[in-house]
Amino acid sequence: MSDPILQLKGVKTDIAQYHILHGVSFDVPRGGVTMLLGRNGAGKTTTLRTIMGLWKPHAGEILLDGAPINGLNPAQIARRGIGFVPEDMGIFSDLSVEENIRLAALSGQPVAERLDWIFGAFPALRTFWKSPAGTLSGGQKQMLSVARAVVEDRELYLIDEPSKGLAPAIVATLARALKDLKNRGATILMVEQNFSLARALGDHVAVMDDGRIVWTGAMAALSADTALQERLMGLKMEHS
Ligand SMILES: Nc1ncnc2c1ncn2[C@@H]1O[C@H](COP(=O)(O)OP(=O)(O)OP(=O)(O)O)[C@@H](O)[C@H]1O
Repeated sequence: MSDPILQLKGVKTDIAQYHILHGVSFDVPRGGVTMLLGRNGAGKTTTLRTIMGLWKPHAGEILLDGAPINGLNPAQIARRGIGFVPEDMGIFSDLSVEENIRLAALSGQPVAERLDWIFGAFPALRTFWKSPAGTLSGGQKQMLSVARAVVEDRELYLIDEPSKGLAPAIVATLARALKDLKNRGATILMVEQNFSLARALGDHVAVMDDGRIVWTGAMAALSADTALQERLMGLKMEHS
């Protein structure tokens, strides 16, 4: 694969006394969406948190644009150009939507064009601009979490299960926004258990099992091969 934006080489992460990642190696191609798939507990969230510097790997290397980022702290990694939408959304409930977004902008003031794009994708955030984030619905909180990551133009976004627990209409809104982000040239590495969403957005796939990568390839290849899906994940992709 030529010119990957991100490379993981033999990454091993322990959480307390537990060995969670046993040597994770894969490349994220520049441009498009790479889906990180696998059974519950396979290590997908731990992989995203390790890339972001929230867990420190005890072995291996993580390269962004060919330069090592393992060992940097999360703020330094964000400044290198990685945005993160965590599984728990990471928003400040007591602060307003506006304050949440301002805090996520490096200069404290979002670029007007970027804010217009966010309001176009998620009109509810304009409506509730002055409201405490804690009063938003679950779907609106997820929109705010995505908006916080995309308020800065970053070359890579890590997005952890954005559709979790959300109604289909909200998932469709998120899917449109993420597709638009991709069309603007961003690279996305995303964990997603909703296979119709994974298939609709994904270009490339890395499948994890028990703290290792067990398959990488094109989404089109995985999508066309139900036997492979069952072998890798014990699941059938939904056919919509
Ligand atoms: N803070 C923690 N303390 C102890 N064990 C943890 C912690 N976080 C994760 N683990 C364990 O690490 C393993 C991998 O978890 P991880 O959340 O990375 O998996 P996942 O593939 O994202 O799964 P899921 O889809 O269920 O979130 C699991 O066995 C989990 O129990």
